[in-house]
Amino acid sequence: MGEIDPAFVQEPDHRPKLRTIEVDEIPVIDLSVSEPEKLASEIGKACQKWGFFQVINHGVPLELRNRVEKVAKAFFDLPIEEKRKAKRDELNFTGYHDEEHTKNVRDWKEVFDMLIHDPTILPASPDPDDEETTTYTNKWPENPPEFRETCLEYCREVEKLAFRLLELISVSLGLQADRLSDFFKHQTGMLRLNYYPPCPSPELALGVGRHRDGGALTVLAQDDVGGLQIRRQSDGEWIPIKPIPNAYIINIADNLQVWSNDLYVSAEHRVVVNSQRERFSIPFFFFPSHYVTVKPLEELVNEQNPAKYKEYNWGKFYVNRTGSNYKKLDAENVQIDHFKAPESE
Ligand SMILES: O=C(O)CCC(=O)C(=O)O
Ligand SMILES: [Fe+2]
Repeated sequence: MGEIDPAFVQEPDHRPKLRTIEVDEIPVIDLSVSEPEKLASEIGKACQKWGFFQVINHGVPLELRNRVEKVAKAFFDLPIEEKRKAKRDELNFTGYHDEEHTKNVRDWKEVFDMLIHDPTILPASPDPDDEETTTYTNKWPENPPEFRETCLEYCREVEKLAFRLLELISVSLGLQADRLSDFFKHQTGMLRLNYYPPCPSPELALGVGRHRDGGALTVLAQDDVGGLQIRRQSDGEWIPIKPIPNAYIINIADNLQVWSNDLYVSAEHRVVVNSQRERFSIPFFFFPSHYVTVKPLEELVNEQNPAKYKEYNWGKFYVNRTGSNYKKLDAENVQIDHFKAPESE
């Protein structure tokens, strides 16, 4: 120890085992397959067993992905004082940030966050009785000059993929393809650029500590370095997700776990860093409109299978989370477990 700031040091139980073998276990699904039922069935199985899968032939142009990766690298290569000109602040959570905490331990990473829809409306506070909203707009860096246009073009393309996946997931649950689409009329999602610099003590710190994603689903581009690990449901082992060139990693997030009444899992995951190579990843977080009430879908609950969650408001959940990710707090931040129905605990 002693090489890195203690704020980054994980408790012994959560430190990564470094030499894990790469196993190619989560399903890889080819989206160019034309029968929607076959696709939906493969996706459904993956969502139940893993909560994660990779997609290939997904329709997002490779040339655009390469361009967005290039502007991300150019931005993070800038001197720190340049990057901090676009820093997030108390009033606006978009922009550059290098002090994120997951479960109160600092993450070994820098990020740049942007809203997929500009402006985005969110509740002004997590207080359930406060009906005020706040309108957020994106903060942009001056350099590289093509940053803004490239990121926005990329958001539009990945958004199409996210809506298509949402439809396939609905079908996989035995519902109409558009059953979940209305929840996203004023979606509140975010595109994040992650930069994980080499870390002198990768056995002590994590790029992102263990967590579940809070929204509906995540569409993640990772580079060829590797480091993302998911917790296997069957035995709790941390499984590395193998980088596949030009694939996207899709993960079910908390809202879908609740909508599906625990049929689909929002799996815990984390990012391991290394001492040699920097790593980049780009998650697209697909979130519903702020006013959406999240609860198990009526079609999926009955007497034998009662609702396992009480309803909650997405916007309040989100602003509560966002406020807690950026500083060290005394308490755990909000989790869907807090909305478990008493009889299912
Ligand atoms: O960098 C990655 O591979 C995943 C990052 C992640 O889980 C997140 O930003 O929520
Ligand atoms: Fe995540």
